[in-house]
Amino acid sequence: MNCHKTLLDTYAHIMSIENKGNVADYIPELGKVDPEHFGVCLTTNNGIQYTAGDAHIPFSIQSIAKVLSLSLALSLEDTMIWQRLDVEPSGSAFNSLVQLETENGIPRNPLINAGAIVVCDILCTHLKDPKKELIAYIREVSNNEDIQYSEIIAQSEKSNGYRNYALVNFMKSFGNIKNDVDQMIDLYFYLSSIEMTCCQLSKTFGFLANGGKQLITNKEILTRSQSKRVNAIMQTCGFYDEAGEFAYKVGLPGKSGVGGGIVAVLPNSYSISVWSPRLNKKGNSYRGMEFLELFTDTTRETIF
Ligand SMILES: NC(=O)CC[C@H](N)C(=O)O
Repeated sequence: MNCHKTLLDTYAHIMSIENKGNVADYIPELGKVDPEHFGVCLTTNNGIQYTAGDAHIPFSIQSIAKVLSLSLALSLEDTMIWQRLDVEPSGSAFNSLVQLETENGIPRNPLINAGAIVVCDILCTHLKDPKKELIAYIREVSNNEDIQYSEIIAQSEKSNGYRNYALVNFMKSFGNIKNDVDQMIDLYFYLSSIEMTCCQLSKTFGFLANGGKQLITNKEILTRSQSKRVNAIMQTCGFYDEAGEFAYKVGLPGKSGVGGGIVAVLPNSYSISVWSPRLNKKGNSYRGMEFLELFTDTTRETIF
């Protein structure tokens, strides 16, 4: 199978069909992005990259960054983090409050907003300068000193982040937030505002296709066992109430963000990212899902 040709053919086909859905505008700055951007990059485990379209334009990776904050928390506390978080799919929207009440402020998993906020709280307990140390970690995982936050997007989300403030205060009432609410929610907004291109994103996630080791350098980002677990969480929880649909259609562990990005990995083979800002009703990239479904159907390589 010629991987680059399949990628280009799939891209051309998805380009030729109607682009459905809407750009996320509950974060006003995100609503300003051109909805027709469409980029793809596949990075093989030996570091070769195949691209199509807008693969070199930076975009807001939003919830995709939750996988990186989770990785850092696992490196710091390993399985201790599971005292404050679960690993079950939520079956509800990424910003839902409903389960928290009956489940005593313990989020279902680290990839919904409530769970990622608890992860940020864990990081605030360990890090002296959380924002600085978190971006330093992400640059280290990416092997790229150019990775940036967007101050404008972080501020835009902060001034409209009523639900996330509700989530953090609700969990604080159950004793599952240890740090100052304002300080730690700030870290969450900064985490969400990280920007990467498709090429940077797929290269960054290469460690999850490579048993926890960074591509090329072989530096250990996570142990093999931790990497297996993060992939399992992406598989079951990476797309919120559409995690089943993504597993059914695409058959790879992955993670989406409301900026329109999706990253997915085929363990021992490659990591792929797609960016297209129009989102379906569940908050996942419409073209991203369509692209990956057709791509894995054509290559016939999935984990199933
Ligand atoms: N699904 C997402 O990408 C959501 C992230 C966004 N920063 C929020 O908290 O609402």
